[in-house]
Amino acid sequence: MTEAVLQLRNVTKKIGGRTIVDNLTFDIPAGEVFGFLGPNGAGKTTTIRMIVGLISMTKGEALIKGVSVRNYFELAMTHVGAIVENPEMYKFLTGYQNLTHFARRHNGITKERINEVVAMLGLQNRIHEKVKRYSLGMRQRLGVAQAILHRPSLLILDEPTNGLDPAGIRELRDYLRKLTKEEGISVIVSSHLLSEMELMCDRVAIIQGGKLMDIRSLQETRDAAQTKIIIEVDDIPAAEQLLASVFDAARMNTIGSQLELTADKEAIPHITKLLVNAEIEVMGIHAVQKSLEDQFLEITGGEMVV
Ligand SMILES: Nc1ncnc2c1ncn2[C@@H]1O[C@H](COP(=O)(O)OP(=O)(O)OP(=O)(O)O)[C@@H](O)[C@H]1O
Repeated sequence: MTEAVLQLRNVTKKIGGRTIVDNLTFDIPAGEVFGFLGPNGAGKTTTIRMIVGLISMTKGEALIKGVSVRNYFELAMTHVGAIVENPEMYKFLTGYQNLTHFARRHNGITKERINEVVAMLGLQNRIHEKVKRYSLGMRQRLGVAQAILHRPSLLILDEPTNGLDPAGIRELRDYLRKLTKEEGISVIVSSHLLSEMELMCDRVAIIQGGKLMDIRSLQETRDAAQTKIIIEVDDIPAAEQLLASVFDAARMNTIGSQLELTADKEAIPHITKLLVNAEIEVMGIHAVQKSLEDQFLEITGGEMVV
């Protein structure tokens, strides 16, 4: 197995006796877009600030490509590109001038590398314009370009979708995908909006009150989304009794004049036949998918902005 790009081990932050980040432990492999998802005040920014060394950890360890942030800070940071606060940018310079300026902070960034990064983020047509004329989405992309000039293994973006419209968010998602593919980079993004994380991430860590509640692969969560079958009949008790002899009663629920059954959509013809044969009149029968939101709300006990 390849070594994780980021390893967090019991990362904890206490401020004034209050635990703000509580024992976070997880790994992020190469090439993954990973989300920190949690309500405002959950501890996302504090965690990111510890990973990039802007604040110290009270306890625990963060390893970037196996290098300890605490013990070998500068070496660990050579593997990181981050936008934690607003990206530092000179509005009266062009995008290109900004990039050449930041390239001087690192050794060995060639003109070819700058051009490569410009193309990767789709900025080539506007790169010689002043940044003050850029849209928020373009500034965001220039910030990402700046952050990856030195070929980091880990890109960290704190709340990158703030202020972006849906088209801007999709654009950002596409560029991040491209970076994971073409540069093999791993990306961490934070957000309090599941709908945005759903667009961008492979996996999300759900953080609440500084604690890791769960880590979910979004694809697996989607695949595992259970189907509920909603049945409307003229005689609920009779239908309940009949279906309980075929389906597990624990998976059945009566809500008002409807019967709810957790089962595959494919069971619908079978259920219909059973009901009709028993002379129970079927007014309606349809399947609904348990949404991602429903599943996440179950994990957080309802406290999640979707
Ligand atoms: N320096 C500090 N002193 C005291 N409390 C702090 C400090 N920094 C953060 N906190 C508190 O820690 C908690 C977590 O804050 P943090 O900014 O990490 O949350 P977040 O998940 O990033 O939320 P948001 O989406 O609002 O930025 C909050 O309750 C915040 O008030």
